[in-house]
Amino acid sequence: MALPHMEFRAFVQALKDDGDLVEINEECDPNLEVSAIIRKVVESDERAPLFNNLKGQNENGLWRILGAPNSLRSDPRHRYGRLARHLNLPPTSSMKEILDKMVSAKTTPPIPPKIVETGPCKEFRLTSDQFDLNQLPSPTLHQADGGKYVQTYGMFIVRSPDGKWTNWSIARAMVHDKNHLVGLVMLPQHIAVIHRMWKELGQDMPYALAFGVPPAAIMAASMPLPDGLTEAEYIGSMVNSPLELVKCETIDLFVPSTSEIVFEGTCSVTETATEGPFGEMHGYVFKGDSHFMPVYTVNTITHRKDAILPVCACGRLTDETHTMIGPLAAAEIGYILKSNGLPIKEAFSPFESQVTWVALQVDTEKLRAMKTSAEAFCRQVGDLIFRGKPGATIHRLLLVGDDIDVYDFKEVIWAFSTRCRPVMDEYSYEDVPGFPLIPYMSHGNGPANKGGKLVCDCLLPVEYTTGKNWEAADFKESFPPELKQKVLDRWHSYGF
Ligand SMILES: Cc1cc2c3c(c1C)C(C)(C)C[C@H]1C[C@@H](C)[C@]4(C(=O)NC(=O)N=C4N2C[C@H](O)[C@H](O)[C@H](O)COP(=O)(O)O)N31
Ligand SMILES: [K+]
Repeated sequence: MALPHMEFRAFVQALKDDGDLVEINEECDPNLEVSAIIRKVVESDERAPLFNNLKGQNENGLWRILGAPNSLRSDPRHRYGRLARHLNLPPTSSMKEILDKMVSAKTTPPIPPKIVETGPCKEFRLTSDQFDLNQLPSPTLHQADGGKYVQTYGMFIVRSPDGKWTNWSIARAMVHDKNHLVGLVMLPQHIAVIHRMWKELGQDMPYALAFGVPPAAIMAASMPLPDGLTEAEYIGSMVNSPLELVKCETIDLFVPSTSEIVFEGTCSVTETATEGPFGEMHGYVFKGDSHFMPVYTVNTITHRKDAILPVCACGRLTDETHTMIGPLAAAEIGYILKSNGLPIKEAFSPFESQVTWVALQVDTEKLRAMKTSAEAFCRQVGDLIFRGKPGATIHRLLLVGDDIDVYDFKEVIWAFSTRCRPVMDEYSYEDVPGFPLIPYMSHGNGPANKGGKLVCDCLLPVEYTTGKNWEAADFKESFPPELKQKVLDRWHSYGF
């Protein structure tokens, strides 16, 4: 068996070996029961549920469901263990180590994928008369959802008409009828950019939707990597070995050969259908909140025996939309700022902000050497991020000093609450694209797709000029080292 980051089934085995899997063999109903269990799991950082026995499974075991594929573990020493297993990192890895791994391939040459003749994803093949997406165990994830969101953790594979750019990404999609999906295709996402290219040609866009892909691939699929970059090559470089891809049956696209399930077909550039409402990443489902979105025809399904469908039952904290979308955007944002010479050390998206914020740790010594003003610096950061795609889902950028650990929300919110004077230290952006999925955008007082963004300066004026002129009134900073050591050494003999 391959390594966990290179084959989904090996990944599931790794979770089992880590004691991070609960196999449920009693029959469960994909209509709400499965997602109710997943919701309870992700709201308590419980072990990932593998549903082996689902109503609607066909004679070849199509499909089982793995819930919470990339959510959190309750043991703080392994908090990000599931993410680490996606990247073949030790389960004790920190979020910094995980995100550093995700940007590591920025500076290494791409490794193109290797095309293989066949693979496990080809074990069974169903043509459109041989399956009904409403009969298969497509899950209903929230009772107010507009349909069965079968696609929450699969990977869309689409390619520009000139064949130069193959994009891998996650975008939601629900069952429309026995052989069709309807899914969210929204700019500035690359799937929408490429969909437009086909629309201009007047041709439906060929797509593949691969479920249960190599975990390293799904991480890159969820990351706002640069326009024109082919994720397959990026991941090859990141894992330092070519991904193995196999040709689709009916279209000229390639999918990871060990994928659990592959849907193949075309996404219409003319036909739309109502999509949504959907219990989304910010924790809400608004009744009647549906829009017209493109229809995907599913011509063919190929799959492994007893194939596993990974499912993200998203909503309130903490699921894959929080552990992946925000942090991976933060990694890209940090990289962009650093590569533009700005003195940024770390970037993270706090879960407690429902991943609508990115906190940026500033190297204030380098900042002082810039002899810049707060306004100029904040505008520089805001212009680079809010006018670009990687910042699309982020509505607040918080600039914090060297003493603040951006991976620790207690630190971030202390700096934000005490060093950022409301209004005066905040720089607004109303003329940039907004993220409509945030409730205050789509169901708020202003335009859903424009503005509502801030750069919040959580650096005190002295940090721009002469440097930190305070001590934190805490154990760490307000006592001499030898006294602290004495207290620590005698802690138990005091009686604690
Ligand atoms: C990890 C994850 C990422 C998601 C989504 C989900 C999960 C689990 C689910 C399906 C559960 C919920 C929705 C939430 C919704 C945002 C959306 C989506 O429906 N449409 C969209 O445009 N982007 C989504 N992303 C983010 C997207 O994958 C990243 O932005 C990535 O960079 C895109 O790749 P390109 O940069 O190459 O364009 N979905
Ligand atoms: K991507």
